[in-house]
Amino acid sequence: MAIPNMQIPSRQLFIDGEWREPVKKNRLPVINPATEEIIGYIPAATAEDVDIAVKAARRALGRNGWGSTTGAQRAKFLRAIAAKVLEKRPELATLETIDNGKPWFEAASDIDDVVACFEYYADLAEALDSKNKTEVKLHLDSFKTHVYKEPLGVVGLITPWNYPLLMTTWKVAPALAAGCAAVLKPSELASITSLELGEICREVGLPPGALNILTGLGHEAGSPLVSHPDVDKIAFTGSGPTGIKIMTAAAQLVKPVTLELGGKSPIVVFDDIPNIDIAVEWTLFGCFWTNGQICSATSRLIIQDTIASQFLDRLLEWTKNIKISDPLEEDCKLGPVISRGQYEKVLKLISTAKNEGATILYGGERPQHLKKGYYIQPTIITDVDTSMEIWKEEVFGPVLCVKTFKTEEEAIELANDTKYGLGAAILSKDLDRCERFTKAFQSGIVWINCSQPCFWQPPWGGKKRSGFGRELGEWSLENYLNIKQVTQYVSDEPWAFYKSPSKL
Ligand SMILES: NC(=O)c1ccc[n+]([C@@H]2O[C@H](COP(=O)([O-])OP(=O)(O)OC[C@H]3O[C@@H](n4cnc5c(N)ncnc54)[C@H](O)[C@@H]3O)[C@@H](O)[C@H]2O)c1
Ligand SMILES: NCCCC=O
Ligand code: NA
Repeated sequence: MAIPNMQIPSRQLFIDGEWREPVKKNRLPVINPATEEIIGYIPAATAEDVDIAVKAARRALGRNGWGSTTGAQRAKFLRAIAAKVLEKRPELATLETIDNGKPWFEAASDIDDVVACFEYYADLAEALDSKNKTEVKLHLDSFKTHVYKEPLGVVGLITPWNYPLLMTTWKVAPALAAGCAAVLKPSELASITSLELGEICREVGLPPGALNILTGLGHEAGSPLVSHPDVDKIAFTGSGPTGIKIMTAAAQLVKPVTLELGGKSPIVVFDDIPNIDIAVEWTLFGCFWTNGQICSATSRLIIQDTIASQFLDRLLEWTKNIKISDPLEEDCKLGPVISRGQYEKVLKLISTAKNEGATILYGGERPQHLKKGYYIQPTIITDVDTSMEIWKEEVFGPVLCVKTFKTEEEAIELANDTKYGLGAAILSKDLDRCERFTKAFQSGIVWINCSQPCFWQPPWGGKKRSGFGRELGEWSLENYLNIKQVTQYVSDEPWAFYKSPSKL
C-alpha cells in the first residue's frame, strides 16, 4: 500500500461537539521525531478550558442527549466511530508516524486495534442493557434488592505518547460504552491522532459533550483536570512520577483513579527452547518493538548460562539485521524515540551503565547513517549487576540488559528483582516449568513462549510500582460504572423496631 503524504490538520480544542480556541490562545509546536522539524501546532489548554470542558461533559450527562442513551444507542455511535477510523486508516497511520516516530506499518496495526476496540466496546455497551439491573437473592422475603450498574459520571482520561490513538481508545471506548462523559488529555508529545478522533466524533454526530479533547501540557491541562471538583474519576497511563502526583491530587477529593504506569519486565530464557531463532525474535520484539517505547517491554533478558553465549551470538546477528530508518520507509523496523528529551535520557542511561562497569555488547549510539532525528541503535548491555541503574530503571527506549542464571530459583529471584510488576515472559519447552514461573512472577501480565502480544479482550495492568486497576476486556468497562445497591421493603407488616406510640 502506498503510504500517503500528509500535512497535519490545524485543530482547536474539541469541546461540546465543536472546535474552540483555547481561552489563552496558546499553542504548542508539533515535532516530527524523525526530522526534528516543527510540522504544526496544537492548542494548549489551561485550567479555564478544563472548566469549560467539564461543564460541557456534565451537561451532556444531564440532558436528553448522551445521558439518556441506552447501551444499544451508544453502541451505534461506537460502531460508527470504528467505521470512520477504518475509512481513515492510511491517513491516521501517517499522522501517527510523523507525530510519534513509530514505523508506519506499526502505526497502521495500532489503528486496526483501535477499530477492534471500538467495535468490542460497542458489543459490551449493547450487553450492558440487560445487565444494568440485576436482583440479588436475600435470606429475607420482606426485602428485595437489586444492583444497578450506571455511568460513573464525568471522567478525566490522561494518556501517554507511545501508542497515541490506541492508548486514547483504551480509555475513550469503554468510558463511552459505559455512558460516561469524558474529558481526554492526550500527551503533548503526540496529540495529533487524538484530535482527529474528535473530528471523527463530530462527523458521526456523537452528542455534544460526550467526548471533549483538551491538548496541552501536563501541569497546565492535566493537573487542573485531576483536581477539578466536578470530575468523578481519573484514568491515567504514563510514568510513575506523574502517577504519584495524580494519585496525591485525586486523594484530596477522594477521587478514584486507575494508574497504568511503567515497567522493567523480565524475559527468562531456558536452554531447552526448541528453536533458538524463534526465541531470539521474541526477545527482540519484546524490547525493540515500538522503537523500544513499550510500558511492558521485556527489557531484562535473563538467560540460562548453558545457552547464553550461543544465544547472544544469534541475538547479535538478528539485531544487526534490524532496519533503522525514517519510519515512513517500507520495512522500517526501528524509528526514532519520541523527543530530544527521551533521546538524551536513553543515551544517559546507557552511558551510566558503561560508567558503572557494564559492557555495551552492541549499539548504544546514534546510527551512523542517520544524522538527523532522535534515532538510537538497538542496544544490548551485558555484564550487568543488579545494583546498576540499567537493571533497576525503566529506559523506555531500545535497550536490552542481560544477566545469566543457573537454577530456576535464581531465575525467579532475578525476574522479580524490580520495583515494577507489569509484564513477564518465559521461553521454555517445559510447560510445567512455565506454569511454575507463571505463579512465581510478580506481575499483572505473563507471556509464555512469546513477549508483548496484546489483545483487547483480556485484562491489562500491573502491580507494585506499575500501578493498579485493569484496562481492556470487561474489566475496563467496570472502571466507568457506579455499582448502586437498591433495597426495597416489600412487606405490609410494620418494621416493629420501636414500640408504636399507640401501644405505649
Ligand atoms: N502501563 C501502561 O499501560 C503504559 C502505557 C504507556 C506508557 N506507560 C508509561 O508512561 C511513561 C511514558 O509516557 P509519558 O512520558 O507520556 O508519561 P508522562 O507521565 O510524562 O505523561 C503522561 C501523561 O500525563 C500528563 N501529565 C504530566 N504531568 C501531569 C500532571 N502533573 N497532572 C496530570 N497530567 C500530567 C502528560 O501531559 C501526558 O498526557 C513510561 O513510564 C511508560 O512506561 C505505561
Ligand atoms: N501493546 C500495548 C502496550 C501498552 C504500553 O505501552
Ligand atoms: Na511529535
